[in-house]
Parts: sequence; structure tokens; C-alpha cells
Amino acid sequence: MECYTKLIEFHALYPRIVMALGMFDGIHLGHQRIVKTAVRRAREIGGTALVFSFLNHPRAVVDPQRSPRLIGSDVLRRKILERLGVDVLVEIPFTPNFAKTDAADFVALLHQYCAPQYVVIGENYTFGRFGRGTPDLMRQEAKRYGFRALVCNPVIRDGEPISSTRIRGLIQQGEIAKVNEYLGYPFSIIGTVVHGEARGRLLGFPTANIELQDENESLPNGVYAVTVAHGAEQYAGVANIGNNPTFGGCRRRLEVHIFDISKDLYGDRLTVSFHARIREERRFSSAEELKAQIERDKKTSISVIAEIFHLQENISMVI
Ligand SMILES: Cc1cc2nc3c(=O)[nH]c(=O)nc-3n(C[C@H](O)[C@H](O)[C@H](O)COP(=O)(O)O)c2cc1C
Ligand SMILES: Nc1ncnc2c1ncn2[C@@H]1O[C@H](COP(=O)(O)OP(=O)(O)O)[C@@H](O)[C@H]1O
Repeated sequence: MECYTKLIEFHALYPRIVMALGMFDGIHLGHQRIVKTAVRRAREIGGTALVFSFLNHPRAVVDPQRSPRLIGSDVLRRKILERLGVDVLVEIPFTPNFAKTDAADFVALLHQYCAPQYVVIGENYTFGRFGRGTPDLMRQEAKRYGFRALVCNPVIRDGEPISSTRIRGLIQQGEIAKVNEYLGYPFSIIGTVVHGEARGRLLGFPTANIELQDENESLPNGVYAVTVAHGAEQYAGVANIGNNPTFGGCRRRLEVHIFDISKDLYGDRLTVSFHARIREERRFSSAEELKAQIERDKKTSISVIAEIFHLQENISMVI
């Protein structure tokens, strides 16, 4: 997959462009339907599947008070889009100036740079100044420029369309099974291992610490069954999100004890994927009590992960 952060004349580089449009925060099953539709059509016509998106969330510019916390990250989004078979990813910054582009001019811009044969969008996709552009307007504009607009139905789960807003709520509630079902892959945090208090090793459970970013939607404090990708390797583990109240508190963070590994991970990048919530974070009256509880948490995590991966032959659930 080729990635661009600037607009160039893509139609001069790539044949028969099929575009998928959207912010695609989290790339949930609804987003995946749109992207897969574009990829399938591109393959059918021997063309190029191109995703056109933004580096920052448009709402952070247009309505900063209501700017959403992000489900995914750039790195994760790129990984998943590549896996879905996207040929070209265009992510441009959404600037206050760009926000002034009206809907018809936005389509003119798509035509100028991409000259698409198809534009694939979701039923609730809006575009252009004040979000006034609708799928109907896209269909009309499509006639003018000689492309076809394909409008995908939302993916319904539990009687309602899957949406990023719905998934954010479920993340806040720690409803991991639902979050993972709606995403179609496990909710994950990617981060670099930083130093903590060097206390984990004394407890017998060294934990790789990862800072949480304010801009991301966060699971509630607690203990979770996780898998961890380190380079090409995958491990099971048990993670805690919280402030270590047993030891007087610390800045809220993610820490993960990885099973069957013993090595220096400082400065390395880990992808921590969440599979189940085990319990709340608590204040224990001694380090010994906490240690005994972590031993039980480890056993719980091992059995939860064995069950999930036994039931699920689809190894693509690990990202
Ligand atoms: C599985 C697991 C569960 C944990 N649960 C709690 C908890 O309930 N309460 C708490 O205060 N700390 C909890 N911790 C965090 C430990 O206090 C922390 O890992 C330890 O103090 C090491 O900190 P360090 O990485 O700064 O050395 C947990 C850690 C792990 C790995
Ligand atoms: N199985 C393991 N799981 C997590 N980290 C490990 C493991 N084995 C070794 N380490 C290393 O130990 C560090 C964690 O030890 P810890 O005593 O908790 O220190 P810190 O407080 O700096 O996190 C990790 O950052 C990593 O470099």
C-alpha cells in the first residue's frame, strides 16, 4: 500500500481509481464494508483501490468542543487498510481552510486529483462545508463528472447500525466482547515501553509500561486478558490500566506482564490487544496480597485467551 499526505494527480499514476471516502476512525465492520466494496470493484475493473481520508478528525477543527476521542491510531488504520487490500491511502491534514470547501467543490477536487470511476461511501457520509454534502448530492455530482457513486448500507448489530460513537461508549464501559465484535478485530493500543518504578520485577511480575494518550478513547481502569505483538512475535499476557493505588498512586498508564518472555523491552514498540476484562483495579493492603491476586489474574487470562483462540480459528483476529 502506498501512502500519501499530499494531493497530487493520482489519476496520472494509477489506472481506473475506485475511491472509498471516510474518516474511518477505528475501521469497524461498517467501515470495512465500504473499503471492501471499493477493493472488490477495483479488482473487477483491473483498477486501483484508493482510500481518501484525513490525518486529524474533521470535528476537532469544525467543532473542537465536541471533538471525539479516537478509537484507533494512524498506525493501526494503515495496518488494517493494507490487510483489506487497499492499494493507495491518501491522508491529508484537515485544516480550517479546507473546512471552507463547499460540497460541490470537494467533489470537483476529487475529480481533479483522482478522476475516479467509482466513489464508495456510507449511507450517512457527509462532506463539504457544514457537512452539507449528502449521498444524494454525491450521486448527482457523479453524473456531472462521469463516475458512479456506490452507497453502502450500514452494518447492523444488536438492532442498530455500528458506528464509531457507539463503539466509543462501549470502550468507556469496558465492554470488550462487544467492542471487538463491532470492530471485527481486537481493540488495541500501540505504544513504546517506558520506565516505571522498577517494582514489577520485585513482585515477580515485570510489567512493560505504556503511556496512555489523552486523544484516545480509553477502557476503564482494571485488569485485562491481552495478547501482545512485539515485532513479528505474538505473546499472551495480562495487563493493568490504572494508577497503582496499592503503592500510593501514579500517573494513569497501561502496563502489561507478558507470558513466556524475559527480555529488555524499553524503547520497543508493542501492540497490546484486549480480549476480556478480568476485574477492577483495587487497593491491596500489602504487596503480598497484590502478588497473590496477580497470580490468579494470570491463570484467568491464560484460560480466557485459550478459550477465545480455540473457538476462533480466524488468526486474523490477532493484529
Ligand atoms: C495483572 C496485574 C494486575 C494489577 N492489579 C493491580 C491492582 O489491582 N492494584 C494496584 O494497585 N496495582 C495493580 N497492578 C499494578 C502493580 O502495582 C504494578 O505492576 C507494580 O507496582 C509495578 O509497577 P512498575 O511497573 O512501576 O514497576 C497490577 C499489575 C498487573 C500486571
Ligand atoms: N515478561 C515480561 N513482561 C514485561 N516486561 C518484561 C518481561 N520480562 C522482562 N521485562 C522487562 O522488564 C521491564 C519491566 O520491569 P519492571 O520491574 O516492572 O520495571 P518498570 O517499573 O520500569 O516497568 C519491562 O519494561 C521489560 O523491559
